[in-house]
Amino acid sequence: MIGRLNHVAIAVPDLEAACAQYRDALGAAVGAPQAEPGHGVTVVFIALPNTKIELLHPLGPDSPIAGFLQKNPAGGIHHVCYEVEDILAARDRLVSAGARVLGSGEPKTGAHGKPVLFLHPKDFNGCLVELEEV
Ligand SMILES: CC[C@@H](C(=O)O)C(=O)SCCNC(=O)CCNC(=O)[C@H](O)C(C)(C)COP(=O)(O)OP(=O)(O)OC[C@H]1O[C@@H](n2cnc3c(N)ncnc32)[C@H](O)[C@@H]1OP(=O)(O)O
Ligand SMILES: [Co+2]
Repeated sequence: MIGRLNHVAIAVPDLEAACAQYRDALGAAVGAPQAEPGHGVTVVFIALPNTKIELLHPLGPDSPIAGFLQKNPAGGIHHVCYEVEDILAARDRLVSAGARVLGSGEPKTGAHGKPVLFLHPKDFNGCLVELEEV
């Protein structure tokens, strides 16, 4: 059911410093900061030949990554995002298998303008999983 790895997200305490590191030290193509108030984060995408890195920084008082950064003040890998062709079919299959879909259970529009859903990390080996319909 899952297809390509769309991105690996890293929560960072200092977005500017992380962008500079990926651009200057690692020589990567770093995009512009993109505010996503509906998700409580600012994101920066870094294009790699085979996938993307999504740098995440909290935005607003109810950011879903605030707790993660409190527990991991230096930052850390926050989630992986897999592509699916039909996100509602994927959701229904996962719910039938016992996985917990986070939030309302309905897809939201993600950073690429496509529907996304999140699956509880405790149901996926301690790894928060995002699904994005492509
Ligand atoms: C920009 C849009 C979009 C895109 O298009 O790419 C994005 O990527 S938005 C990214 C940010 N949005 C989200 O993460 C939405 C989904 N996340 C959530 O609903 C919450 O963050 C969460 C996963 C339910 C965690 O909630 P929180 O309140 O921070 O923590 P809890 O204390 O309730 O956590 C319970 C349990 O899970 C562990 N945990 C938390 N976050 C992660 C994580 N990222 N990876 C692995 N494990 C995680 C946490 O440590 C707790 O474990 P215990 O301590 O053992 O109880
Ligand atoms: Co993401």
